[in-house]
Amino acid sequence: MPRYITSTSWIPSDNMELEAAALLAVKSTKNSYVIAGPGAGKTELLAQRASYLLETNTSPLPKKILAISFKKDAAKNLQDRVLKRCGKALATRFESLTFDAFGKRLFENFRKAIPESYRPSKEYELLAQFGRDALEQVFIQLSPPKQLGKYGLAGVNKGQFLMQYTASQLPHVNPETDSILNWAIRNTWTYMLNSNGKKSQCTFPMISRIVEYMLRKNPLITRALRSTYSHVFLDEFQDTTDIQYDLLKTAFKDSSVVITAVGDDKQRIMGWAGAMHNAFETYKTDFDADEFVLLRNFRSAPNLVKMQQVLATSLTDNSVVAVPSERWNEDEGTCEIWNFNDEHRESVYVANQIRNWIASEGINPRDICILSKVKPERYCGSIISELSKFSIKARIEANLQDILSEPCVGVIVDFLRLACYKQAPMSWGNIVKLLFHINGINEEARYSQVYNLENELKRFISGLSDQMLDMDKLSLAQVQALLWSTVEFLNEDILRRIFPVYQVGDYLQKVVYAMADYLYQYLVHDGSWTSAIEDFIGINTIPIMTIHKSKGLEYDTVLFVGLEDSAFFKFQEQTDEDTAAFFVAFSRAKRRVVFTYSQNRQRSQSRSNIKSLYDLLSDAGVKEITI
Ligand SMILES: Nc1ncnc2c1ncn2[C@@H]1O[C@H](COP(=O)(O)OP(=O)(O)OP(=O)(O)O)[C@@H](O)[C@H]1O
Repeated sequence: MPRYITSTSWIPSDNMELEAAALLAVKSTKNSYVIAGPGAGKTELLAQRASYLLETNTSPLPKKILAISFKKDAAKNLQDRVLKRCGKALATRFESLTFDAFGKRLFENFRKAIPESYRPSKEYELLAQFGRDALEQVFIQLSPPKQLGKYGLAGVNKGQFLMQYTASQLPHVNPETDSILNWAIRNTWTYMLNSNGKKSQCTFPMISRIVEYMLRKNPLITRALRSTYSHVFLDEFQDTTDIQYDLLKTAFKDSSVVITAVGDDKQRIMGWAGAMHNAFETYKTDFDADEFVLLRNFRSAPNLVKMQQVLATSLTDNSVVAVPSERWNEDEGTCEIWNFNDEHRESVYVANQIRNWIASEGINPRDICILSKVKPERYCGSIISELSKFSIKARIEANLQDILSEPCVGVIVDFLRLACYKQAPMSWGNIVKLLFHINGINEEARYSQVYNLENELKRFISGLSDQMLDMDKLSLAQVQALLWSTVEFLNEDILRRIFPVYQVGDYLQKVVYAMADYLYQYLVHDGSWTSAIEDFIGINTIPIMTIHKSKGLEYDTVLFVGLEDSAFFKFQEQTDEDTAAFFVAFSRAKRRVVFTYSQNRQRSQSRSNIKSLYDLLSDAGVKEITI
């Protein structure tokens, strides 16, 4: 049984200093929202608030805290921070999930409570996307009544359809005067969910809509949900979509669950995915929430903070002046624009500079991030080849980011490390702790219990190691079986209970097999397990990604490739959103930012459309260097 402390004796963990407003937000008893610029410690504030609520039992046992993020790595990052701050016993009452995972869990757990017309089949197919091609296939199967127009479904504007498909709350009603668009929406839903004995097909927005409807129809389930959680945290709240917000409202509005939202309107870059325009204002009114504003920037060096200020002022009328952390010298932080004649020169120069940084500054490749607005393979491919000439690894993170954030993947990697290396004390510690947790063994456990458990683990690791040595028989199926054996060793059912994302369905197996796919590719390429594991994790590898994937992350150096019109091809239509994306890219850096411009990249490039971005950099005092 953990020992709790009083609210007044609680201090922030890890010697973090919280500014006055942050401390008030951490201890707030009301719904609230925290608005702050990049690097202000918004995510950290949530981790500290979780520690506070758990360590003081303000979130009273057995209630839990639910944290909702947008990206899997952000959810994992928060879970890890809370685990580090307040230990496993308390952290088990902290559930950090993505919005999608939260909706999916309710969808699967309460499938039978979903009103029949929207109830999916038990096994269903989760579609990552539902676009024009898929829609075309559905439309082929539908026959609208003649009176809705002579063109039938050919008369439906597909772009409009896809915008409207999940726009309204369920159920769909049959209006007195129907339109072909409304008919198509209703019947596409029906087709996707109950297509004559086939598996239902759902997207995440559909799932959120269905879950919201299910909660509205079942007050008992809503009550159960509300009594499970004492507090709900919402990270990156500026990115909340209308669909997610509706679900949030039905689930928690006017209840005793206390909500804390954190975010930054200047980093609103998900408008294209349906992010609300005024999420904070709407939430403030609906949830009667208090506002807290933070002023610090703990991440970036003073010169970069000043430059960010210039960008921030262009994004909002009421940007506050951020104060850099005292750990920096006043003159630290650099930003430059590098102009090149062509892509080849760019990649050679960039690779050389990176090599110099690594050699002369001792900077870890993992702390350098290469960003592009779109298509990293297109913008960064030749940089990857040039870097490889210096044996510097760089890779496009893409889906790897998600898979590496899966909790089971970390556990399996620990097993593999134990089987590969003679010494892997961290991995040993992690697995032993997990086994203790699974077997309900605590510090006072009998010596024999611990001894037996550790021996069992040693035997398993030794068997695993033998199988891994047999590289001649290497096949994907073998890698899959090997990884799955670790799940079985731990006990699949218990693992599902410990990690709520795997509670229902076959998601655990899908993740393990996806991991096997990656590892197998690395094994074939590298010829050894140790290198394959390192490459899979990305040790000593420079991460390359789009701005959208970089949200919430931070690096010593950020190198943005291709500050050019063609990378920002929708700039005229979505100037605010693209400027916000530019701001996000800039603000990921702790110490150094570089933008590159290449006069020729496959074809001749220009920068007149995004002149306002160059003007901002110039106003911020950023130098251009022609190379
Ligand atoms: N109170 C604090 N004292 C010292 N360092 C802090 C504090 N809060 C946060 N940090 C550090 O500052 C950095 C940024 O924190 P965090 O990621 O929480 O910021 P954020 O506001 O969520 O950023 P962004 O919106 O740009 O993603 C991290 O390295 C974090 O460890």
